[in-house]
Amino acid sequence: MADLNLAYLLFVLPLALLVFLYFIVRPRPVRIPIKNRHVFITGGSSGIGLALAHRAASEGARVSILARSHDKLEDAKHAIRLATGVDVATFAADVRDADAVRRAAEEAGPIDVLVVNQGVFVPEELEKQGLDEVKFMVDVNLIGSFNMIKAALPEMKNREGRGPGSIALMSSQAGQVGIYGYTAYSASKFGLRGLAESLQHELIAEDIHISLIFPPDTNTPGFIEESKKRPPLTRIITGSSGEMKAEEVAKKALDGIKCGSFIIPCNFEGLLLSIATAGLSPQRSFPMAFVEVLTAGLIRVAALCFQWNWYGSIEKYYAQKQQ
Ligand SMILES: NC(=O)C1=CN([C@@H]2O[C@H](COP(=O)(O)OP(=O)(O)OC[C@H]3O[C@@H](n4cnc5c(N)ncnc54)[C@H](OP(=O)(O)O)[C@@H]3O)[C@@H](O)[C@H]2O)C=CC1
Ligand SMILES: CCCCCCCCCCCCCCCC(=O)[C@@H](N)CO
Repeated sequence: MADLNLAYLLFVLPLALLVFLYFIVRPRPVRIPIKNRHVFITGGSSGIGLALAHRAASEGARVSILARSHDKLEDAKHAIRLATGVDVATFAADVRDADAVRRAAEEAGPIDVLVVNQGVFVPEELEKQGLDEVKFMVDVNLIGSFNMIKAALPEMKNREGRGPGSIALMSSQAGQVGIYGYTAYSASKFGLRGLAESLQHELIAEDIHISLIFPPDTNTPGFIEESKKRPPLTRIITGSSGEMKAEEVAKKALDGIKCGSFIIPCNFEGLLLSIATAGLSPQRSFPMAFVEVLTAGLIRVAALCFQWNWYGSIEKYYAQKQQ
């Protein structure tokens, strides 16, 4: 009798859960091809965006990149041509300028895979940070993403017979958990999640699939600049997640986009974070949904331990400052 109960608990119930999840996960799994398709990347002239452009070009996509600086775009174009033999199209525009972005999208032609990756980050305590800098981050990271998506959508919806489309947004692990020194940055990145979850409801009928990418600290020109200004506590807390190379993040991101994953973590800590913050987000993969359900309680305990550790660091830092 006890054996039967144990077998039930260990095998029958989990199997029933797995089968149940297989039938109910929505949206259904999808494959997004890259080869011979138009991949448009904002912030494609540097760091993660540039690494993504390289990778997409080497996988046979037609690639367009958009950023503000003409010179950086030209440098990126030459570097990609040298490495892959592929010529990418470049568009100089500021994502905060809705008209300029619309003109660029029109000129580029219908997009199959849009990667909204541009981003700026200036870490500082809110009390010290000027409102101009707060607005700068929200405008570029969040409003700029709205501008780009609105510009690309009309033609993306006209993709008749061209296969499933994708819109991928570059968030950050600081878009999954708030971190000391990132009030404005985290707010702009958390905002992308609301945008993405709602937009997936609105575009699923158009066969357009949304992805949200959550990188940890990544070695890029932008990150090197940021590191010079980071408050010590920002450095300590972000150190909870390992640093990555732009090429590694680009590989994770593109693989995730091709699988149509809604949430794309980039490292092991990122995987834990995405389970901890799964909430009401869509999940296409039933094995992943299974892991989320089974580990939810334990992961919450781990999350509370991280907060315990972070608040310990903050307490210690301020105690030392007082002396
Ligand atoms: N590096 C990191 O540690 C992490 C980065 N991220 C996110 O990844 C994304 C890329 O970061 P990263 O590669 O480090 O950044 P970089 O600073 O190296 O590159 C940023 C890119 O965005 C472009 N860009 C910046 N502002 C604008 C604008 N207003 N309009 C159009 N293009 C713009 C830049 O070109 P130009 O200046 O010429 O406009 C550049 O091509 C960002 O969204 C960032 O928040 C997420 C987690 C960690
Ligand atoms: C169960 C719980 C698991 C917990 C793991 C927690 C790890 C959190 C670390 C957060 C790191 C944030 C990096 C932000 C990078 C970024 O966006 C800036 N470099 C600006 O670009």
